[in-house]
Amino acid sequence: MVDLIDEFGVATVVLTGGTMGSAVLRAINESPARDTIDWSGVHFWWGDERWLPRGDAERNETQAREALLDHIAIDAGNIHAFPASGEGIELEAAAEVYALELAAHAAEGATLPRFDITFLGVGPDGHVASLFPEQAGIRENDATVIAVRNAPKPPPERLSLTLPAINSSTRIWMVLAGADKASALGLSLAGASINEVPAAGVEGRRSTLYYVDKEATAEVPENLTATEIFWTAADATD
Ligand SMILES: O=C(O)[C@H](O)[C@@H](O)[C@H](O)[C@H](O)COP(=O)(O)O
Repeated sequence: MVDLIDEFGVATVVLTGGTMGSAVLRAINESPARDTIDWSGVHFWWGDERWLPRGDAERNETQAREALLDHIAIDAGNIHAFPASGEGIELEAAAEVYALELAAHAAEGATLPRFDITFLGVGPDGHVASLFPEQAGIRENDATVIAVRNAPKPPPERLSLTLPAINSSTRIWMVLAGADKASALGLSLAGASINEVPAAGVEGRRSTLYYVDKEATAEVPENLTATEIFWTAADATD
């Protein structure tokens, strides 16, 4: 991140919800490196949000604030949270509001800012952000942000970046741990269909790295564990 700030004057990070998303932020908060970063040069966005009132303990924004954002010197304007429920707009309008905010921070003619690093947790069913298997959102190729209803993971109403928006990221760091993620990781690396395993469609423009624990690798196809690609990803520092 320090290198990105040096190069561009600003680094843009897209956060994920879930236990791994919070764990990553807590680890940064507890690291001595936290105070070496000029946070005024960092902008935070989210890959998805749960449609709940502002400050609700289950909102991804609330959890990220508690884990890191409330503890660093950063301008409120650098934190780009999704709209919240109960603030007078409907879910679909909220998706448009976030799409407009993204476009407002994009280069001229573009709809998205440059995303330097995007974090993604992965669900046991292979979902990423709020793009769930067999739901229309995973096939959305035009919009950058969608309203999600009937999500199988609570709450049912959510907002999410679309797959093309996620894949516009320079680097994508997938973070997953535990035996309940083994099938999703295995199927994703084995090239399952995006419709069945949304994580299989994730591909950063420069790199896509999986940060995993041993339990989560139980179903990675053998031919892949033997390749440099898989283990290099786990060891890489980029
Ligand atoms: O809002 C959310 O719930 C998410 O952003 C979701 O995509 C999450 O990242 C995965 O479900 C993994 O969550 P865990 O790390 O808790 O398993």
